[in-house]
Amino acid sequence: MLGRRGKLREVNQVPPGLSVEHLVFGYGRRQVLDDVSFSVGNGRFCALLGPNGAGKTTLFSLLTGLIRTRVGQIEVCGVDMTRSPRDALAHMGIVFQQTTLDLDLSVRRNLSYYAALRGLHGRDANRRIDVALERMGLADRAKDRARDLNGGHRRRTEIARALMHQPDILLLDEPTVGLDPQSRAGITDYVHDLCSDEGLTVLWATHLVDEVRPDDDLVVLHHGRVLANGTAADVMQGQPLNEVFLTMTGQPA
Ligand SMILES: Nc1ncnc2c1ncn2[C@@H]1O[C@H](COP(=O)(O)OP(=O)(O)OP(=O)(O)O)[C@@H](O)[C@H]1O
Repeated sequence: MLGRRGKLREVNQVPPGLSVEHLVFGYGRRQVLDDVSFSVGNGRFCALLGPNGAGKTTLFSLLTGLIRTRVGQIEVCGVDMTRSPRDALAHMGIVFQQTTLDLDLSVRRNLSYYAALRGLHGRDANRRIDVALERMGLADRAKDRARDLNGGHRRRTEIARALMHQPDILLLDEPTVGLDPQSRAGITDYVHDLCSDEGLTVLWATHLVDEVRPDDDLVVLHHGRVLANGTAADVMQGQPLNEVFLTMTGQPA
């Protein structure tokens, strides 16, 4: 009994992949995030859904330490982002909205430079690159220049790169922007599979409701405020998500 209780306590104490509490941020006097709070449980896919200008990218910039605020708290796997940004970032893989590949380098070279930045070298780095490329179905494109890949494959390369240091949580800021429907569906499916099959925690920013599944967690952000937070099914209450979103925000998705 004792052991059992001890184990239960231990399980309950595991911090969530991401916890955001009472975050406030403005550019000058213009407030862009207003008391934003939510958390993403370990191994969960959380969609951060908001129309243009909702504050998604600003929130990502705070989560990834590109900008700071004095109001509110961010914890990544229990590590405080303000006090220990390096440790917090070590838990994170990040795919930014704008592509950050060097288009003149090969796919493999893009990954190996990133590996070096993460302190990975030699055989270990090569093994991780092979695994990451295989996982993303890019093994046969390793020698191609990033410039010669289509948009979907460039995104796959960025996701492969973001996963190389085996993060606990993957953050993606509108990763399907500019992709055709097939590539969009492929990447959305793939990242959902990473959650269900490998227990990765995901925060996926989007303004497209068809990327959200009923079992996902959902945070609806509008004008910097959280309008809804729960499983997508709970938020939808049996209605189509595009109608719910339109009612909440006054904007089609
Ligand atoms: N550097 C900046 N200086 C001033 N205002 C900014 C800056 N960056 C963003 N904003 C404003 O902050 C608000 C939120 O922008 P943000 O880019 O975070 O939203 P978003 O949800 O990511 O939008 P999108 O889907 O269009 O990328 C917008 O009104 C935007 O104009």
